[in-house]
Amino acid sequence: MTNENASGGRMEFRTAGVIGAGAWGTALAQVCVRAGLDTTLQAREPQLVETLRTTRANDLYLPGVPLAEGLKFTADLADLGDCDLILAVPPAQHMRATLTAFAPHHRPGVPVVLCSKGVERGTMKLMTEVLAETLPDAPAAVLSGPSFAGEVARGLPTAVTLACADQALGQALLSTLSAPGFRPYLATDLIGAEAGGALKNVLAIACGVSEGRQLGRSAHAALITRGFAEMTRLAVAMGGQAETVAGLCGLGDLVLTCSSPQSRNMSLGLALGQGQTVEQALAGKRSVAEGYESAPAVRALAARLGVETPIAEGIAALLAGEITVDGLIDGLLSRPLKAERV
Ligand SMILES: NC(=O)c1ccc[n+]([C@@H]2O[C@H](COP(=O)([O-])OP(=O)(O)OC[C@H]3O[C@@H](n4cnc5c(N)ncnc54)[C@H](O)[C@@H]3O)[C@@H](O)[C@H]2O)c1
Ligand SMILES: O=P(O)(O)OC[C@H](O)CO
Repeated sequence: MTNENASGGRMEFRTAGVIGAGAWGTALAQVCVRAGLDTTLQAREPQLVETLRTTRANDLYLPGVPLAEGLKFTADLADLGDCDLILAVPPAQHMRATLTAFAPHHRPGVPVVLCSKGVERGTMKLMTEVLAETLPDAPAAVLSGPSFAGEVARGLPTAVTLACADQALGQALLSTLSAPGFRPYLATDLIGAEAGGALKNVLAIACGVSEGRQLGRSAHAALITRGFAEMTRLAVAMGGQAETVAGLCGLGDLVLTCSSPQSRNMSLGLALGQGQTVEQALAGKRSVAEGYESAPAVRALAARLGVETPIAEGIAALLAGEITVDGLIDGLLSRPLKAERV
């Protein structure tokens, strides 16, 4: 793909490197191939690379999906050093270490599209902040929205937000990453896009708890709506825009993740609502539930910014073993009555 930037310079993206061969990295690599990019998918597990090459399937993280012809695989981050474009897709808590390992191979100016959803524990930083600290010469974009990896990998349609502060680069990435069935919409607000993706995972755990306790469709809808108010408040306090979280990366993804047990986050909540402990619900899981990982950071961030996030706060307390499911439900239902506003 060739695009012109504001100063008339041409931006060409012919090759893409996808870091992280979990379910989403694999699905996005499929999208890149469909978009016409010469694509290499990097897996950190050498034995997985072998399987990917021989079976052309990712049986570890995305079983049952035949992988696109032409997609290449590697375990070595150095092999992505020549790529025109990088998509970073490790779990959020591993983003810093992953980008640090990639840094010696990154060419200044090569954009990095951040596709992970979470807040770094300890630092409370967003993935764009982690990128700025690890690859300061990388223009950043955020790709986020309602997108179950299995569906996207199979070519089922969806639309997502692609946020990039540089309009010309954003426009170029938009046309580069659009593919049949994969429709990105452009935004400039990276913070809003990241906040939406990180918060929806924690809120989906709450919807799962509600489902597991059979609290009904009304409770489900109320949770999504009040959860969206929390997401908006927090995003705005972080410097994002309410308009962004009303889009695919916020409301869109919240609705998806809260509505299907395909979601790892919602199914974690379901298990808790049905009486399992956190340890039981997570036992043996190879895949990441980002809401579990990010909940303490979201809680700390909201406290630091003085933002009320009772649902996210309650989920963080439940996951930390500070309250029970009954305590969570009672706590939310007995809050002082007040005017309805975001
Ligand atoms: N699965 C989806 O449908 C989906 C959709 C959109 C966004 N995402 C986001 O994509 C990100 C990755 O999720 P996923 O579903 O691809 O993962 P996954 O659960 O399918 O796989 C786990 C991944 O974690 C990696 N990993 C484990 N330990 C690691 C370490 N120490 N360092 C680096 N990587 C390590 C594994 O190699 C594997 O790639 C998450 O932030 C998730 O929220 C997922
Ligand atoms: O399975 P989850 O809960 O990680 O959700 C996957 C995607 O983020 C949905 O957009």
